[in-house]
Amino acid sequence: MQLESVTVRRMTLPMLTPFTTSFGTQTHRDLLIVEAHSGRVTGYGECVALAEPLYSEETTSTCALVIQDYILPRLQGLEISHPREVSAALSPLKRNNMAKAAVEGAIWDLWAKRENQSLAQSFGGTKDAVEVGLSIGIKPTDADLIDTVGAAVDAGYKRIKIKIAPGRDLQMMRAVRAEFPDAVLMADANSAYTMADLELFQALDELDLLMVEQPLAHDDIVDHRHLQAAIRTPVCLDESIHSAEDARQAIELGSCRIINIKIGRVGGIAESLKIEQLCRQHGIDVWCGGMLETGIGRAHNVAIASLEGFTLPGDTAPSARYWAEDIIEPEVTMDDGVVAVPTAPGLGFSVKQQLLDELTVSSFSTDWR
Ligand SMILES: O=C(O)CCC(=O)C1=CC=C[C@@H](O)[C@@H]1C(=O)O
Ligand SMILES: [Mg+2]
Repeated sequence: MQLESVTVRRMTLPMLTPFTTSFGTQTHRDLLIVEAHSGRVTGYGECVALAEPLYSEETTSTCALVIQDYILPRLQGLEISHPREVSAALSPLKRNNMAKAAVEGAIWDLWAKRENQSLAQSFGGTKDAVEVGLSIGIKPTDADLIDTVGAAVDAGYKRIKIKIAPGRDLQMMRAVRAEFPDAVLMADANSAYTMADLELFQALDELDLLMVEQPLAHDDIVDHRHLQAAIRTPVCLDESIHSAEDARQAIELGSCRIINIKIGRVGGIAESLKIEQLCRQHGIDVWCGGMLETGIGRAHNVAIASLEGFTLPGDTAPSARYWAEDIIEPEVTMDDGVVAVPTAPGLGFSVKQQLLDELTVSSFSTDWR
């Protein structure tokens, strides 16, 4: 197939509740939706970069520029027999993974729809449903956090992820564990610590956490090796892993026992599949991380989480966790802690085109017909 046109929409959605991590607070998502058209079929992808370069070096603005000026020109006229070919075509472009992933994801959805396959089927997903975890931002007080964890446990989430930061860590986690002795808990530090905090992580060992996510620098693999060797709690890498090669090095060094795959962070579905296979071969647990996506990105995440190697609950919370109204229908919903994997072609959800139009702040299109 050849792409006939691509539309990139920039939109801003207010989040239902602010989301605070060790590097800042999100109250809105300023994001891009990519529509890839061929014949009468449209595929959708979502660019998960934040508005500011706080999680990685990419931002919504840099992704818009890279997609328009560098990615799309390389796809004009390209005969695509399988969406795996897109990442190869874009490989000369260094990094800019979230920009690449947004376009590759739209093409993968387009191809699956034309093949009359669900997105999950198109890359070998086998699960009918995926287990859902909840990611809770840093709350003003421990009491607020305990209330939020209690509501999450009552709602049936299979795993509760709690953001930590210097000053809001050991005592806070001890209070949560005391209140919820049997809950599956994990901590996400978003790179807020260094090896000087080793004693803190050794103390966290007493809390029987499922993992501690990205404790050290966002671009580190070596120090994580030394930390993992010194603590019982499994280290999970998020920001440090940008490719299958990063994953190989982290596994070879013993820098982690768990990897959080985010399709956008690693450059797309094809790279995600490589990492999932590598982790499966080396006994590394994997789960699908979230980037506060709309239903389009969420649908991609649910599909990738249906792969066998995704062994732990992912950040694939229902639409209603983040949005007053999602841009897909039906919305992503959770039942007894799981989200069903759609079997309809492509994403398996319809996109609310009128709402998309209303929310679009700016857009650009290429027409190659
Ligand atoms: O999307 C979700 O449900 C979880 C989002 C989440 O935890 C994160 C989103 C974006 C950056 C980080 O703050 C954080 C993460 O590190 O996973
Ligand atoms: Mg994380």
